[in-house]
Parts: sequence; C-alpha cells; structure tokens
Amino acid sequence: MKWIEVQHSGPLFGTVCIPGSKNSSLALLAAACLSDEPLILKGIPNILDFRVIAEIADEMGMKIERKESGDVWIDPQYIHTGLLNHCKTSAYRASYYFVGSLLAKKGKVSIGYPGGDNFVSRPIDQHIKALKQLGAKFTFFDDHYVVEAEKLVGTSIFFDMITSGATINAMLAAVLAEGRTELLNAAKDPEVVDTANLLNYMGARITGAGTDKIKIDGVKQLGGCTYTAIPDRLIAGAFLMAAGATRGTVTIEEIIPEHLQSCVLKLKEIGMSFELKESSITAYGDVNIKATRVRTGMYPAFATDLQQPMTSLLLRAPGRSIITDKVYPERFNHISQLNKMGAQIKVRNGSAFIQGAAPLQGNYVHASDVRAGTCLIIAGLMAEGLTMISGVEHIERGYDNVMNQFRGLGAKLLVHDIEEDIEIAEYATQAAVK
Ligand SMILES: CC(=O)N[C@H]1[C@@H](OP(=O)(O)OP(=O)(O)OC[C@H]2O[C@@H](n3ccc(=O)[nH]c3=O)[C@H](O)[C@@H]2O)O[C@H](CO)[C@@H](O)[C@@H]1O
Ligand SMILES: C=C(OP(=O)(O)O)C(=O)O
Repeated sequence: MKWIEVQHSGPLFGTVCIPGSKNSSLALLAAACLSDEPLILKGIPNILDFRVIAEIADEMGMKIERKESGDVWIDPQYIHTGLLNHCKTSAYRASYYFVGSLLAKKGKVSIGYPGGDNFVSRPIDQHIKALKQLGAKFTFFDDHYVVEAEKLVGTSIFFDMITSGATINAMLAAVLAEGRTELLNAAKDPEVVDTANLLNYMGARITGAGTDKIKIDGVKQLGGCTYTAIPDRLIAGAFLMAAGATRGTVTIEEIIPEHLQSCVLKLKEIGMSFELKESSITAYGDVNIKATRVRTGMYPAFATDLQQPMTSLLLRAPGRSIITDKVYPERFNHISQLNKMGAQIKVRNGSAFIQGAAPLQGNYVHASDVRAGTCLIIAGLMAEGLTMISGVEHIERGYDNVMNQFRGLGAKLLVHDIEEDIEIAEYATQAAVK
C-alpha cells in the first residue's frame, strides 16, 4: 500500500509540461478498435487506466505497445471477440466506450459494469438509450451486461441531459452505422472533439463536434493514422490552483488555453493574475484570495473535476465561499478529509459552504477518488506539519508522474510504500478512515 507524505512547502515556483488527457485517451483507445489498420496515438498518459486497457486489449486480440518515445502503437486488425473480462472492465469508468466501438465491429459485447470514481450515482441510461436507438439490444446480469446488434442504423438521438460519455459512445457506435446519425443536445467537451477528430483522421465523416449538434454519416470502414491526444485540462487547472494555494508562480506548458477559459476567469475573479500565451499560462498566486461562488457544469462551464482543488484554494480566502456541484451533486468525499485537517466546510444539498482562512494542520487523510487526491496534496502543501494521504491508487488512475511534477515546483512530497512497515500501515489506515 502506498502513501503520500506532504509537508508544508511554501510557494511553488516553476514550469510544468502538461501530459495528454486521461479522459480523452480512454476514448481514443476504444476508438482505435474501429480501425482496420494499425495506428499510432501520441500523448497517451501512462496511467493505471491505460495499463488496464492494455490488458483488456491483449485479451481481445488488439495489440497495444508503448514505444520508448512514449507513443502508443495499436494494431486492431486481429480483434477476435467482444466478450471482455468483467473484472477488468469494471476496474475503471470509461470501459463503456468498448461497447460503442466493439458493437460496431463485432456485433456483440459482454462487459462488466463501469467502475471508476464513485460519486454515489453515475447512471448510464443515456448510453443505453442512444445505443438502443441505433439498433442495440441490452441484457443485464448481476456483474455484467451484454449488448448485441445485428446491424446499427443511423437515427436522430436527443440526449435528456448533456453527457460527454454518452455523446462519445454514441459517436463510436454511429461511425460505421448505416446512414446518418444526429446527436442532439450533445456534449461540447474538448474530449468529444478530440475523439471526433481521431475518428475523422481514421476516415469517419463527423461534423459539428464541439457544438450541441453532431452529424455522423456512416462509412464502411476506417483505417490507420497517427494522432496526438489533447493536453489534460484538468491536471492543468489543478496546477494553476496549486499556484494560488501556495502563493507561488507556476507556468503550465503544452496546453490549449481555450480549454481552461472558465477556470482562468474564475481564478481571476478571486484575485489571481495570469499571463496567457499560445500554448502556456503563467499563474501568479502571491495575492489576496477572495471568497466566491462556484457552480460546476458541463463544458464550457467550470468542470466538476476541478471543484476539489478549487476547494483547497478557497480555504485561503477569508469569508464564506460556496461550491455547488451541478454535475455530481454528491461529489464531496474530499470535504470530510479537509475538515480533519482543520478546514471548516459544511456540505448541504449539493453545495459545500467553506468558511475560509481557518488554520490547516496536517493529518492522516484518504483520497477516495482521483481529483480528491490533488485536492489533498494541495491542502497538505498549505497545512502546518505532515499530511499523510492514502488511496494513492485512485491518484494513479488519472495522473502519470504528478508527484515528480509537484516536486519539480518545490513541493516537499514523498511517496512511501508502507508494505515495508506494517505498524505504520495499520496505524495510518485506522487514522485515515476515522
Ligand atoms: C472517463 C471520463 O471521461 N470521465 C469524465 C466524464 O465522466 P462521465 O462520462 O461518466 O460523465 P458524463 O459527462 O456522462 O456525465 C455528465 C452528467 O450526466 C449524467 N448522466 C450521464 C450519463 C448517463 O447515461 N446518464 C446521466 O444521467 C451524469 O450523472 C452527470 O450528471 O465526464 C465527467 C463530467 O465532466 C467527469 O467528471 C469525468 O471525469
Ligand atoms: C471522475 C473521474 O474519472 P472517471 O470518470 O474515470 O471515474 C475524473 O477523472 O475525475
């Protein structure tokens, strides 16, 4: 079992190169199944979810190899089955993308229910609705579900709410479907656009990605290409917030600034300043931070995946801040952990009410999901004394090399493997779950 030890660190200074997007990569790797030729994906982070996908791919006959350059070479020509290991496909959230892509290719998919971060309720009804409208039939079992389609036929699908996952999944299923599919009330997330771009490079005919109306004209087959995933806007945003939380100056490089617009504008509102260039942003955090109101929403609104590091930053702001998560109203597992460190936050009806400027003291805390991890690292940098964070496996699901990146900015942060010291492990586990 691994633990992260964080010490109060003073201002972070320096530059971080932002890796490829986790959420895009998960969709791109599934999209690759649709090709009849090998392809190369660049910028795929070497995270835990990627390694699980590589195992699933291996079992279905799709070769995935990470080259020394970091590029991922994929050969989907020998996929022999859509019947996937239920346990492995339940180990992360976005395994549902294999339903869209393999249904189009193999006609039948058997797969475990989606895992990933658990925010109480993460339904997939819109995925089911969209795929059914394209011609799929679902059968549900205790630990898995089976989806079958003799033929997928294009149609108009109206999503009841904006969902990036279901928009991407429907797109994956529709690219080889007969005729035209229209996705209405579609998500506009950069990850949707990234997936559409890759599919178009492979020979698909998708227009309108990035708007709420996507048109897909089915093609007979898709081929190989070389494609680079977009940078991770969520990791990028967390580093901007870390600059503010520690009064530091941090430059994030190799990013697409437009993807961070709502984040940067909110951080400006609370007093931070920025220098924006074509592919970098410098955040200046040595300022007084003002309390504010944040409401998360689907892109281009403030991302739900950024509300956790934002909460840590707002601990610095005197007065009362309110963060309302409109996307996942119960996504507040990190709050009890921050309160163990001295934060004064109450959660009520989908909102966190933060009484800022309370002194923070290090403690044993648990990261219950990937973004809670960055939130607690940032809080640990601000707190007096030592913060010990468990749940590192959640952080590893989404971040490749994040500890080194923080260290490169001057953060005092160590990773322990506590297998080596059972006594500390037992004490720390008990302390973290209290
Ligand atoms: C792997 C991945 O890309 N994960 C991201 C993706 O998750 P995920 O794809 O699961 O999230 P969605 O965009 O689909 O969800 C958006 C909203 O729609 C709801 N909904 C979604 C699907 C559905 O069938 N029914 C339904 O009600 C969800 O409960 C949520 O309120 O987008 C989330 C919202 O930006 C991010 O927090 C996750 O990091
Ligand atoms: C919620 C997240 O991931 P997933 O959807 O993979 O659980 C996340 O990346 O913050």
